[in-house]
Amino acid sequence: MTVTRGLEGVVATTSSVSSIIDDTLTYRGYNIDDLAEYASFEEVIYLLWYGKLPNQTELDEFTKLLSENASLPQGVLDHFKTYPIDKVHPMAALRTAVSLLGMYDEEADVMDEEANNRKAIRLQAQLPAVVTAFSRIRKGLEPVEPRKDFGLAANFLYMLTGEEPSTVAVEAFNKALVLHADHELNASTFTARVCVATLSDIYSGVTAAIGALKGPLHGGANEAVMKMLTEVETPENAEAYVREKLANKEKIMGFGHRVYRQGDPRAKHLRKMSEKLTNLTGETKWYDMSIKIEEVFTKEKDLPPNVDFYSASVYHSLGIDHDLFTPIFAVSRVSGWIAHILEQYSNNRLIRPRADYIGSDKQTYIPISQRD
Ligand SMILES: CC(=O)SCCNC(=O)CCNC(=O)[C@H](O)C(C)(C)COP(=O)(O)OP(=O)(O)OC[C@H]1O[C@@H](n2cnc3c(N)ncnc32)[C@H](O)[C@@H]1OP(=O)(O)O
Ligand SMILES: O=C([O-])CC(=O)C(=O)O
Repeated sequence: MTVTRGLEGVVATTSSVSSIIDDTLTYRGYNIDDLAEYASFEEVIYLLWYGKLPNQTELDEFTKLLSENASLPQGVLDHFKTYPIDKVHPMAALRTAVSLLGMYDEEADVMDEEANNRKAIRLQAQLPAVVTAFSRIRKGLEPVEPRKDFGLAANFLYMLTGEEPSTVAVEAFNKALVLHADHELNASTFTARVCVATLSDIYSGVTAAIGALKGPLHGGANEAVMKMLTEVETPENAEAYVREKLANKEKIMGFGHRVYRQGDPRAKHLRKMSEKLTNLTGETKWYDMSIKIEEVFTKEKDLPPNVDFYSASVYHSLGIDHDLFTPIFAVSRVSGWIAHILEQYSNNRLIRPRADYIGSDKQTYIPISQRD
C-alpha cells in the first residue's frame, strides 16, 4: 500500500463548486478577485448553491428568505445559559448550537432535495444569529433580532453590537465573507462530505465541519494570528519574534498552505482592507506589524501569507472579539459546506479509504487475571 501523508495531492472527488488551479481560485468558474470586488455575500451563496449568479428578482427573494429564517428557537438561547459561558470557546458553542438546531428542525432527517434546500437556508441564516447571540449573552446582554432591511454582513455587525454599522464596516465585512466562502476540498469541507456520504443529515455534516474548522492548522489560525500580533505588540519587536519562533522550529500562524505555492489570491484583498481599516481606526500598528512579520518570515521561508493572516487585523479593526474570528469564518464557510453537502448527496458514494496497518501482530489473548 502507498500511503500519502495528509492525503496531499490525492484527488478524492469531482466537484463543480470551486477550483484552485495554478494558484487561481474560482467559485463556479468566477474568479475570486471579481467576486471580492463586486459581489454581495448573498450573491455568492446563491452562486455556490445553485450554480449561477442570481438576477435581481432572484437575489431579492433569496435575501428575504434568509432574513425570514434568521430567528433562533428560544431553546437554543436558553441552552447558552446552562453552561459556563465565560469559559466556553465560541467555536464549541457554535458546534453544539448547530447540533441543537437540528433537534428543533422537524425536517432534520427528511432527505429530499426541497427539504435539504430549506434546511440550507435555515442554517445559513441562523449561524450569524448563533454567533452574535452567544457573544451578547456571555456579556450579560440580550440578543438583537436581525433587521429585515439589512443584508447578511450588515446584520451580523448589527446583531453583534446593536448599533447600525458604518458603510465602510459593512463593505469590509461583506468582502471578508465572500473571500472565505468556499475553498475546494479543505479539511472542514472534506469532513462535511465524509459525514453526509453516510447519508447522515445536513446538521450532522455542518456540526462535523465546525469541529474541523476549529483547529489552529485550519480556521483557528485567524485567532492564533491575533494572539501572535498581541504578543508582538509593536512593529519593532516583529523581527526578533519571528526569528525566535523559527529558531525554536515553531510555526508562524497565517503562513503556508497545502495547495497554494506562489501565494493565496485572497491575502492581497485582506492586506488592502487591513491597511484601510487600521488607518481609519488610527491603530496602524496592527497593519505595520503584519507587514513586518510577512517581510521577515518570507525572507526566511518561501511561504506566503494565507487567508487567515490579514483577516486577523481586519476583524480586530472592526472591533470584533478575537475569539469570534473563527466563528465568523464558519458563518461564511457554511455556504461552501452546504454547496458541497448538496453536491455529495446528488452523486453519493460512501467515503471509506484504507489504512496501512503498522501495529503489532499475532498477539495472544491473556485473561485479565494473568496480566501484569
Ligand atoms: C483557512 C486555512 O485553513 S489556511 C491555513 C491556516 N493555518 C495556518 O496558518 C497554520 C500555519 N500553517 C501551517 O501549519 C501549514 O502551512 C498548513 C497546515 C497550512 C499546511 O500544512 P502542510 O501542507 O501539511 O505543510 P507542513 O506543515 O507539512 O509544512 C511543510 C514545511 O513547511 C514548514 N511550514 C509550513 N507552514 C509553516 C509556518 N506557518 N511557519 C513555519 N514553518 C512552516 C513546516 O515546518 C515544514 O517544514 P519541514 O519540511 O522543514 O518540516
Ligand atoms: O483549503 C485549505 O486547505 C484551507 C482553507 O479552507 C482555505 O484556505 O480557505
